[in-house]
Amino acid sequence: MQTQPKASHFIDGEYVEDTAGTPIDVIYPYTGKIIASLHAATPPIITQALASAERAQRDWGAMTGTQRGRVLRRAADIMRARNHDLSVLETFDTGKPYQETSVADATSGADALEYFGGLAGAMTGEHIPLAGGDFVYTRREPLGVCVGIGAWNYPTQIACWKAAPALACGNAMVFKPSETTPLCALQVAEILHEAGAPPGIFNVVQGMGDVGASLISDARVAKVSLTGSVPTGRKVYAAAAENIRHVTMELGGKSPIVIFDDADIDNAVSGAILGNFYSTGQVCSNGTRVFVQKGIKEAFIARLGARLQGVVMGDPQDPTTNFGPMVSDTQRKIVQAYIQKGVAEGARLTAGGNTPDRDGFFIEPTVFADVTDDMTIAREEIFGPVMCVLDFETEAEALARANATEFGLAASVFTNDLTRAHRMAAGFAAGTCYINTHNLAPVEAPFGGSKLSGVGRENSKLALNHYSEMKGVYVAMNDVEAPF
Ligand SMILES: NC(=O)c1ccc[n+]([C@@H]2O[C@H](COP(=O)([O-])OP(=O)(O)OC[C@H]3O[C@@H](n4cnc5c(N)ncnc54)[C@H](O)[C@@H]3O)[C@@H](O)[C@H]2O)c1
Ligand SMILES: O=CCc1c[nH]cn1
Repeated sequence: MQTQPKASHFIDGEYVEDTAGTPIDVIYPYTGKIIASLHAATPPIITQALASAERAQRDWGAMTGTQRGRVLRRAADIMRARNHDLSVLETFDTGKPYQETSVADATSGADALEYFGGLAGAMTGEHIPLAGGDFVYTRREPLGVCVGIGAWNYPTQIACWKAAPALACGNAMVFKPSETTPLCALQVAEILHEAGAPPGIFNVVQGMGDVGASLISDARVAKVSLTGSVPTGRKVYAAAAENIRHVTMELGGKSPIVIFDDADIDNAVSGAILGNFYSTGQVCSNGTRVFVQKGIKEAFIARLGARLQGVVMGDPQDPTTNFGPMVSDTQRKIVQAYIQKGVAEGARLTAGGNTPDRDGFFIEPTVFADVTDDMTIAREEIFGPVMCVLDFETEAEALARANATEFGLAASVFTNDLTRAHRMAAGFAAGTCYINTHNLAPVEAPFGGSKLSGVGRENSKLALNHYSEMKGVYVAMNDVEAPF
């Protein structure tokens, strides 16, 4: 496959290059080799992208929701028809196995385009009757130019989860992918353009944090939606506050999975595998603190160990591979340091922990048992394939310890006790909760975090509130009464 794009940026319906920008090499995590070379956006590129978005938004925002929705639904169809090629590219961009990318990345992007395309024509205001026949009506209006900034773990999904609701509401978006995975968002832009989105409605510019920072501080920008780490979230939120801009923050996590002794243990093990090793552990909502009720702890660890025999680590483009390399050597080094810390702080390594002696940024799926709440690996987001198993005795204890974190992205409970399941879900201090599963993110359901994990929600009808604002129009049906 040709992995070198025609140019670095996509602006106003076409590829644009400015070789004066800082070079960005795209590394295939399986080989460590360069597969594409791009350039970060220069100030003229950033200006061009924002000016084009501002121009395009005026007409796009004036179209009916039904007209906009038609474009998004066409884009969804194109994305599904190209799923194979998009998945191969996503695998080159991220190193995630094709077995995953072919079912969870472009497909999830297409779901978002289809879902918000369907909702676009159904967005309405309200009629509010008042005394004396006066009334107020409300208009749901777009915000204007929105900036989307992406992380590297789900490049296609992140671009679509932001673009679809933004465009459905009548906004334009300038999207900056992560510098680590810059390829897939360009395909999203091409597809939207091909589906009939007017030039400028979805522009992609490449670059590092400084490009993101320049975009946010521009006076033309009405909103920023970031997917990234908490430290970046703090900076982006502060920059947006300077001009009182709207924000959505999809940030990091250290989510709990709580497994009671009455749970179906095989389902619980599957949930813990999904919540720790899918995408080589590089999922924001991962349940990396696995609280297992004392009586079943050793049985759980033994079952987990047996299931880890099914790991097929290898060429991520091979459809039989189910565990790929990490996205970069930098990320792998971060994870290795956490593994060393886990050992040093006294956690019991029951699986993995090693770096295979082979090309690519591989690291073994790793399980620590006997982890305590105060250990570094139980407190900090690792963002790699490292599971911490902790034990507990009572429901109250499990809930209190699950919530004792500054993060609040996701949480799940495994139990066959119906009332306990709902009590736990109500008690979790997290934005996205699960009963007897973990990590699913269908477009119909809200996704997002509490506490340091974020602000706002992506997906579901709620996302529309974050890309539009309601205008109230008071209509007087009587003479105006004035005091003099
Ligand atoms: N909550 C979610 O939905 C979600 C989803 C995926 C990933 N994440 C989080 O993302 C993190 C991993 O991704 P990452 O390493 O790419 O995150 P990161 O914070 O390093 O970078 C995210 C993006 O922000 C940009 N950026 C960096 N500094 C900036 C600045 N000052 N102004 C504007 N933009 C700036 C980067 O270039 C990149 O595009 C993890 O913490 C993970 O939990 C969250
Ligand atoms: O990485 C975070 C978003 C997500 C969760 N599950 C699938 N995608």
